[in-house]
Amino acid sequence: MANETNDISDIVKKCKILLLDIEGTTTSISFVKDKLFPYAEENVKSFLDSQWESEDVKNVVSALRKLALEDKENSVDGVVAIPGEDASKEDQIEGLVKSVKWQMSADRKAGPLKELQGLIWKQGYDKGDIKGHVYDDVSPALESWRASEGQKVYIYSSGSVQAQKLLFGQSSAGDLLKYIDGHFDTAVGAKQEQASYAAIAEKIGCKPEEVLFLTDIVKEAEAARASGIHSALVSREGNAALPPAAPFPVLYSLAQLAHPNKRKPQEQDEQPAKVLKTDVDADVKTSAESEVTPAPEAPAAAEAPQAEQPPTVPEPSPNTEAVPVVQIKEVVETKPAEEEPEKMEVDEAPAKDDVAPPENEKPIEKVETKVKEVTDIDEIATPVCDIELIIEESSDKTEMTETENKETKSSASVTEPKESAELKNGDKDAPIPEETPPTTIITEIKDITDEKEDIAEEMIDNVEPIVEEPAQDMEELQNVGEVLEKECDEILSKVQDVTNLDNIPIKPLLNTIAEETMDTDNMDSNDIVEGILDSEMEMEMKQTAEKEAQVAEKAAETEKAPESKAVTEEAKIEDKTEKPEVASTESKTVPPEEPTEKVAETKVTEEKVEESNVKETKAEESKPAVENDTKPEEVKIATKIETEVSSTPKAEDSKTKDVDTKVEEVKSAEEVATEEKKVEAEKSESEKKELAVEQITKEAEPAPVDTEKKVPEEAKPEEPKETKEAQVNGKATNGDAAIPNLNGDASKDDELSARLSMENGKEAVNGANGDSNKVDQGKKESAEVEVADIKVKTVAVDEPRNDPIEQPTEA
Ligand SMILES: CSCCC(=O)C(=O)COP(=O)(O)O
Ligand SMILES: [Mg+2]
Repeated sequence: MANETNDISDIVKKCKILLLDIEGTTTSISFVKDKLFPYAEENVKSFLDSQWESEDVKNVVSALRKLALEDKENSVDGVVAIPGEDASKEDQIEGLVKSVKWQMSADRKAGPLKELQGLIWKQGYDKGDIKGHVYDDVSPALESWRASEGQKVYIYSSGSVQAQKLLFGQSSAGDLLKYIDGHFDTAVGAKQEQASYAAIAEKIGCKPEEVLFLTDIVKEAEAARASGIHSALVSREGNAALPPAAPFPVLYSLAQLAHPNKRKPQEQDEQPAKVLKTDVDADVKTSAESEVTPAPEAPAAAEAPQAEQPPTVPEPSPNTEAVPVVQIKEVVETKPAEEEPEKMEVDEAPAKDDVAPPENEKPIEKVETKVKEVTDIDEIATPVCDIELIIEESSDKTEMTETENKETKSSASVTEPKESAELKNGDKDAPIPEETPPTTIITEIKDITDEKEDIAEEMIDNVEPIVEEPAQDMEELQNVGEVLEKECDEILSKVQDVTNLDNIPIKPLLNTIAEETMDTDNMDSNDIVEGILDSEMEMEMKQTAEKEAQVAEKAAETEKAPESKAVTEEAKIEDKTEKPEVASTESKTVPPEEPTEKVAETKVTEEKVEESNVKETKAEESKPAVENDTKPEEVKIATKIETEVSSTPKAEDSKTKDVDTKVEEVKSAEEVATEEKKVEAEKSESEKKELAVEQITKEAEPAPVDTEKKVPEEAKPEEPKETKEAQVNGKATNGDAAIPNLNGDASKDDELSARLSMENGKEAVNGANGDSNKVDQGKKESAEVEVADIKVKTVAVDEPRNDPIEQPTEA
C-alpha cells in the first residue's frame, strides 16, 4: 500500500511519476485568487461579447447553460439561471456573467467554468497581462525529476488543461512545459474522487504506487492514496493550514523531492553526514535559488506553530539518505522573497504572501533537526575556560559565515550545478566548480555559531558576578570607612565632653578639692571621698532613725513633761522653729559615741535652750539668754572669724566664692535630704542664729586687738585659702557649737579650720575630716560635721549670704 511511510525520500525512491497540483502546490493561491479569478470576472462580459460567435464560446456557453440547469434540478443554493439560446445575446451574456461570478465566488471547480476562465485568461496571457506564477523550487524540481531516467511529470488541476498550459508555458520561471509530460483536469474526474487518480494512472500507463501526487488539499491526497497513489502535502505560505495529524509527508519545497539515487557516490563517500546535504543540494540544483534567497525570509522553523504542522515529515535518520530532506528544504525555503520581483512582472498587484511560505506551517522537525546537528557537532562540552575562545571563534565564525554566505551567494549564482545551469541557461559549457561551498553548510555553521554565542553568553552571565565583586568590595570598604569616620567623630565628641567641666564626674572633683583642702597627707583623697559618700549614706539612714526616735522621744517627754519644763519648752521651741531641732531632741538619746551632724548642730540650740532654761526663760526669752550665756570661747572664735574675714584679701574672695560654690554644689545634694526640714525651720533658726551672731558680734567688738592677735596664731595664712574661707563661712553660723563634737586631739584652730572647711563642700569636709590628725575620729564624725556645717551654710545661703560675714565686717 502507498504511503506506508512518511519518509518522503523513501517514497521518492519508489515513484517515477510526479503528479502535481497547481494552486497551492506549484503556484500560489493568491495568484489564482487575486490575479486569475479577478481577471476572469472583469473580462467575462467583454470576452463573451467579443467572442460570442466563436466556437469555443458557443461550446462553453452551452456547457454553462447545461450546468445551470443541472444545478437548478439539484436545487443548488444560489444557482443562477442562464437564459436559453432563444434569449437575446445581451440577456444570455448577462445571465452568463451572473452565473460565472456566482460560481467563482463559490470557487466551484466546474469544468465549464474553468473552460471559460481559461479562454478569458488566454487573452490575458496573450496580451501579456498575465504570467503564470510558480514557486522558484518548481522548475529545479521538475528538471531534477525529469533528469532521472523514466521519471515523468504530470499536472492534475481543476484548472482547465488550457489554463494549465498557459500558466506553465508562460510562467514566472519561464516555459516549464518542457518538464511536463501531460495534463489532467476535471474532465478525468474530480480531484477528491479516488477514481480520478486511478484513471490518471491508467491513462499514464503506470501503476498507482509508481505515482507521487503532491497537493495542498488533504482530501485530494486521501483520494489519491485511496487509489494506491503516494501522496504528500505541500505547505506554502498562504495555503490553508494543514491538520496537525495528517498522515502525509509535508513538503515545504519541491526541492525535498531530490532523488537520493542521484547523489554522486564519490561525494557521498567522501563527505560526512552533514556534508552529504551539500551533495543533495547540488544535485537538486538548489544553489541557484538559495543564492539569492534573503535570509530574513528564510522560513524559521521556530516560528511555525506546532499545532499547524502535521507530523508527517519523518525525523531524518542518521544515515546519509535521511538527512537531505530537511536540509534541502531549509535551503530552498529561503527562496520565496526572491520571487517578489519576478512576481511583480506578472502580478500587477501581488500579494505579499503569495510566495513566502506560511510561517505558521514551518515544520517542527526542522527545529529538532537543527538542534540535533548543532549538538552533535559542538559536542557542547565546552569548558568555562574557553569562553573567550569560543566567543572569538563564534564571532569569527559569524563573520566568516556572513562573508562566506555572501560570497557563496554571489559565487553560487555563477557556479550552480551543471545540470541546473544547463537547464536554466541552456549553456552546457558553463563552468561548474566542484568545490563550491554549499549553502547548507553555511546555514549550519551559522546555527552552530549562534548556539555557541548563546552558550558563551550564558557563561559570561555566570562570570559577571566575579567581575562585580570588586565593586561590591569597594562599596563595603566605603561603608566601613564611613562607619569608622562616624565612630571617630563620636569618640572626639566624647573626648570633648570629657574636657567639658560640666561633665566632670563629681568624684574626681571631690578628690581634687579634697587634696587641696587636706591639711595632712595622712589620708588618701580617694579614701576621703569614699568616706564622704559612706557618710552620706549613713546620714540618710540616721536621719530616718532620728525621725523615728524623735517620735518616740516626744512621747516620752510628754510623759516627763512635769519633770522637765525646760525640755518641754525646748520641744516647743523646736517644734515651732525648725524640724532639725526635732533631731536635736533625738540627739539627746543618741549616744555620744555616735554623734551625728544634726546632733552637733542641735547641741548649739540645745545648749542655748538649756541655758535659757536655767534662767527659766521661755523660748522668746532664750535669745537674750543665748547672747548672755555665750561662752568666752565662742566669742573668741567669732571674733577670730570676723578678723579673718576682715583680713582676708580680696583676692581670696573669689576663691571663697568658688569654694562656696563647690560647697553649694555638695550642699544641694545634701539639701535634698534635709530640704523639707530646713525650709520649715529656716526662719526660726535664722532668727536665732542672727541673734546669736549679733550677740557674739557685740561681745567681740570691744576686743579687736585680741582678735588680731589671735588671727596670726590660730588662723595663719599658711592654711589653704579655702580653709580660711570655709572657716569664715562655717564660723559665721556654726560657731563653736561643733567644736565640742570634734575630737580634742586637734587644736581648736585646727578644728575650726576643719569645720569651716566642711562648709565648702565634701572635699572641705573631707579635708577637715582628714581631720587631719584625727583619723580615729572616723568618717562618721566627719560626715556629721559636714552635714551640720552644710545645714548652717544653708541658713547662710538662704539668708543674704553676706550677712554673717558682712555684718561683723561692717560692724
Ligand atoms: C490552472 S491555473 C488556475 C487554477 C484553478 O483555476 C484552480 O481552480 C486551481 O485548482 P487546483 O486544482 O489547481 O488547486
Ligand atoms: Mg490546489
